[in-house]
Amino acid sequence: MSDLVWNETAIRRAMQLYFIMGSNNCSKAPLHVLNEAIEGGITMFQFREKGSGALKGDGKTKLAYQMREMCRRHGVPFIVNDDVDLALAIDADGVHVGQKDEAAAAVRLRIGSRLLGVSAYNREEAEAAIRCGADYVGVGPLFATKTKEDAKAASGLHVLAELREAGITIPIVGIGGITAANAGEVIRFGADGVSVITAISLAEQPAAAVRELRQAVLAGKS
Ligand SMILES: Cc1ncc(COP(=O)(O)OP(=O)(O)O)c(N)n1
Ligand SMILES: Cc1nc(C(=O)O)sc1CCOP(=O)(O)O
Ligand SMILES: [Mg+2]
Repeated sequence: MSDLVWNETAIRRAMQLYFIMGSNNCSKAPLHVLNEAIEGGITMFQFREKGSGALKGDGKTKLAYQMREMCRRHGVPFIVNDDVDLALAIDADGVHVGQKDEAAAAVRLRIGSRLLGVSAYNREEAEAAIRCGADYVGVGPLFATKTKEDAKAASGLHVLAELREAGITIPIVGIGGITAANAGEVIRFGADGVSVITAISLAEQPAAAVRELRQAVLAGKS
């Protein structure tokens, strides 16, 4: 079991630069890309092996395990997307589920004190996630994205401000079409951090891309 201890401060810190990736999101070797991203300073990682060309079965489990090992060696929290069985089998630090996945309340019961992230498109979904025991919500897509095949229409940043104005204080990470050019605004509108696939996974130099995103996040907080 990982020795990470979760309190709200630690969760907000981990949200700052949350990298999400599966083997089909990168053109170079996935373990190389993750290694570079860690070197650049990501604060959390989500293994999201889905969509066209994604690994299945033993191949998926093996890659997940290798990535979990790499993250653990560097103290980066490791989250599994959708697949609660896999998360438990490889002793992940947490699980992220969306509105069409296993119900968040059931996942909470299964994973105990591991981190639970839930996707929310609006205030109703965020409030329901909180009632189900979410530790953070992923809000998006804020901007247009080509990465998620069934993504909803981009909401724009105002949804973040609406959640905060409604008194929602849970850690929030923005998602969808986020780059170094808009990450600062995501923070200024109320998110604690940004979650990113393409801007890191397809970057020519992932470590440099991470540093640029972190600078933008820090600028958004100042
Ligand atoms: C941090 C974060 N936020 C949102 C999502 C999207 O989850 P979901 O809606 O279940 O879609 P898939 O990623 O499963 O296709 C996420 N994965 N991470
Ligand atoms: C996995 C995912 N979930 C989204 C949501 O809005 O719930 S958008 C998205 C894809 C994010 O990829 P990129 O950084 O390449 O746009
Ligand atoms: Mg999902």
